[in-house]
Amino acid sequence: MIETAGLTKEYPGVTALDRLDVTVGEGVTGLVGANGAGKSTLIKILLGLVPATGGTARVLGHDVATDGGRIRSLVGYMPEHDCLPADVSASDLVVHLGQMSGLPYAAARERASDVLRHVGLAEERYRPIGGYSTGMKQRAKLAQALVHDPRLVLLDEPTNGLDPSSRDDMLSLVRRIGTEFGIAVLVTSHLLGELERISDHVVVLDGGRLLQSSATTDFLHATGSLLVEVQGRHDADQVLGQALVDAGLAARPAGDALIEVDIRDERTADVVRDLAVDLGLGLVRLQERHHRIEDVFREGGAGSVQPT
Ligand SMILES: Nc1ncnc2c1ncn2[C@@H]1O[C@H](COP(=O)(O)OP(=O)(O)OP(=O)(O)O)[C@@H](O)[C@H]1O
Repeated sequence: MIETAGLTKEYPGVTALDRLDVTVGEGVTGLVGANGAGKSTLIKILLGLVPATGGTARVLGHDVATDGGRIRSLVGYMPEHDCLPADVSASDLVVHLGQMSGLPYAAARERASDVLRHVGLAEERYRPIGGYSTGMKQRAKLAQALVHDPRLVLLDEPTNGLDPSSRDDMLSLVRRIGTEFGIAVLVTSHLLGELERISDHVVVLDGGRLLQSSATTDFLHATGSLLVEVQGRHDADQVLGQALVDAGLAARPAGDALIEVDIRDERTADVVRDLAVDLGLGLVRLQERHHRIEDVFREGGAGSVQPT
């Protein structure tokens, strides 16, 4: 869907993108990074709206430097900032933009009605957008990105400004676009937990550089250890920790009276359970430890990302 090689964007005094090599395929791809990481700049270059200062990028096989118009006719774009005319209804706007993308009037009306229904704008689609809530405006922006039946949509911070329940609705919608509708999605957010939930693949940017690009499941891979919490006496964690070491397992304190035990084989959890029982301790927690996307930032040292 998207391929960049050495993609670079220099603004006076700022390198917004620094020799970026990224490949985006089918499904939902999350583009995550702190504010200023370069997400919006990348999207604008991919649409041919802003020229790169170095490197190359292709979208659906088309060169962004020469084929911007063609790319924009094939790709849907939901911009980050509110850019909707206040005195026009969502219905009229989406019909108009459908026609701008080349659909005849009747087809544009039909498609507009379909996509507005899909994004959850019902009767209110006939009211002027100026009276909409933020959630309704985000839905209208999403509908116009879908009206011309694109193969790929670029969604820039679609959950921006939404309350938690509208945020969940929007995320489910984005996921459905990638799965049920079969449209490839590149979606940005600075909230890591959001992308972890809905993306098949995650690309992490930090200061314009590629920090990591991998399947979401790889971000969440097991670290190969168990986190154990026991109760029953004031030094329960120390007593069990010592017993685990005596039993030949690698166990160490993990803070807050938790014990971390390396998984040796499939019997490790049973050994922990049996030792806790033998010592008369109550087993409160026995869970596999997983990496989360946040860890990439911790390891990479990006400062201002907000985990959800
Ligand atoms: N037109 C411009 N002129 C100068 N600098 C710019 C311009 N547009 C973006 N930048 C700078 O480029 C860097 C990347 O900005 P960009 O908007 O792409 O980041 P972002 O990851 O999308 O962040 P946000 O979520 O805050 O929009 C920032 O340092 C920004 O200040």
